[in-house]
Amino acid sequence: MTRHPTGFPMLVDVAQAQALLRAHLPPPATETVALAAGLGRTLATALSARVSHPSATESALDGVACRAADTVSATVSTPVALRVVGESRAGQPFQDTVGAGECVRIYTGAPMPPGTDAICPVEQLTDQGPHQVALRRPARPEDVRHEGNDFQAGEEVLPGGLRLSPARLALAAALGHAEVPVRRALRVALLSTGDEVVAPGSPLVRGQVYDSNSVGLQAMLRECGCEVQVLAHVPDSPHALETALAQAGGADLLLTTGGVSMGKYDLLRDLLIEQGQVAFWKVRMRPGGPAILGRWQNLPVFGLPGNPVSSLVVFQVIVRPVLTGQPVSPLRLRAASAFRTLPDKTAFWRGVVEGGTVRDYGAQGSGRLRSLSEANALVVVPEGQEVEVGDEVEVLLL
Ligand SMILES: Nc1nc2c(c(=O)[nH]1)N[C@H]1C(S)=C(S)[C@@H](COP(=O)(O)OP(=O)(O)OC[C@H]3O[C@@H](n4cnc5c(N)ncnc54)[C@H](O)[C@@H]3O)O[C@H]1N2
Ligand code: MOO
Repeated sequence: MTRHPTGFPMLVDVAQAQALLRAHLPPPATETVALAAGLGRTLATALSARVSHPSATESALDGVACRAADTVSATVSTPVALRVVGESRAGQPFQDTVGAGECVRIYTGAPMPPGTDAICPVEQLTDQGPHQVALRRPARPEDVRHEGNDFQAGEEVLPGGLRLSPARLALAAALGHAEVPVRRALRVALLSTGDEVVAPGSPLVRGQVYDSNSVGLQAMLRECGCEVQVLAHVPDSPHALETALAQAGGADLLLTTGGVSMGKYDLLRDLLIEQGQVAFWKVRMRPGGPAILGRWQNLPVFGLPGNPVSSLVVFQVIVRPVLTGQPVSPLRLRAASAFRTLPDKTAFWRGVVEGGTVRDYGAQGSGRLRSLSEANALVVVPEGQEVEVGDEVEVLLL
């Protein structure tokens, strides 16, 4: 890390950039939402089971419940006959005790009747009239699901801090919760800048570009569980930029794209350096090196580079882990090709994971947006580290 002549940090690394962004966001607050609204949110506190699952010892198969000891000799040529004394259905259990030589017809999820300890599935039974069945193999205790074998009432099952996926929401429901405590959604305002940037759907003249960054970033913010306020696009005008910043006043964070690099018209950079405060400018990464973090009055502003790949990669690598509280969790895979080394930057090269290895996607220009669709991973090559074919590399799946 070095310092700008005016004193703020420059050329920070990815971890420093994350830490500085974290320090500029409000401390996490909690709210309670219905399960249906929990997708993608971060669980604020651990959830314990209010009931056991299964709530009773039950059958895993459709068949008969009986005593295993009565059926050990059962084979296709010497079936064992049992007297059928009743039926246990899910929601309507058989209440009496089942005795030696007896069985109860039972269905998946129905409670095991008292006295029984094993199941023989319907495929292995021959009906011998309404009150007798013959078993062609022994009944098995393994086909009984014991009360609480998934989780027991009182057990802490979902730790705080987890991101709520569909499976975790289903688990929360099974634990007996209709609502979940989640971190309050961060309110993020989103602003794209640049004279040449036009809204999708409008006519495009040579030299202009459709505003793809806003679309990709808005979707990524929603995936992070944020409330997104999309501000009207601003041209390269200091006055328009200041007006837009004022509109984002109530947000926890303003995310911008464009205008942060070395050009004369990179106005966000000028505004933060000259009239705001800067927490850092430039990250030792590629793509995405020119990213900037600062404050405009009380509003934290994260300036993503305008290049489409750079903005989405910086979001993925720096912003997403901070907004969600979930660290990036790289895979380790063998390289099926060499990857370029940068002496003073960590590279996040687009790669293709296939057959358990990862290879270089090829065209790594920061304007090649299609690469982010055709590649399926970012390969992390730390500063100065050589990567040859067969070496292990860290891979972030896209
Ligand atoms: N002399 C130097 N030039 C540049 C440097 C440098 O270090 N020295 N850094 C380069 C790098 S790296 C990047 S990344 C870009 C970042 O530039 P800015 O953040 O200032 O972005 P702009 O100049 O406004 O735009 C760059 C590029 O991206 C297109 N763009 C902008 N906004 C959008 C949008 N919303 N949707 C789609 N595409 C967008 C824009 O048209 C430009 O082509 O700077 C390099 N230059
Ligand atoms: O970071 Mo720029 O992102 O290399 O094009």
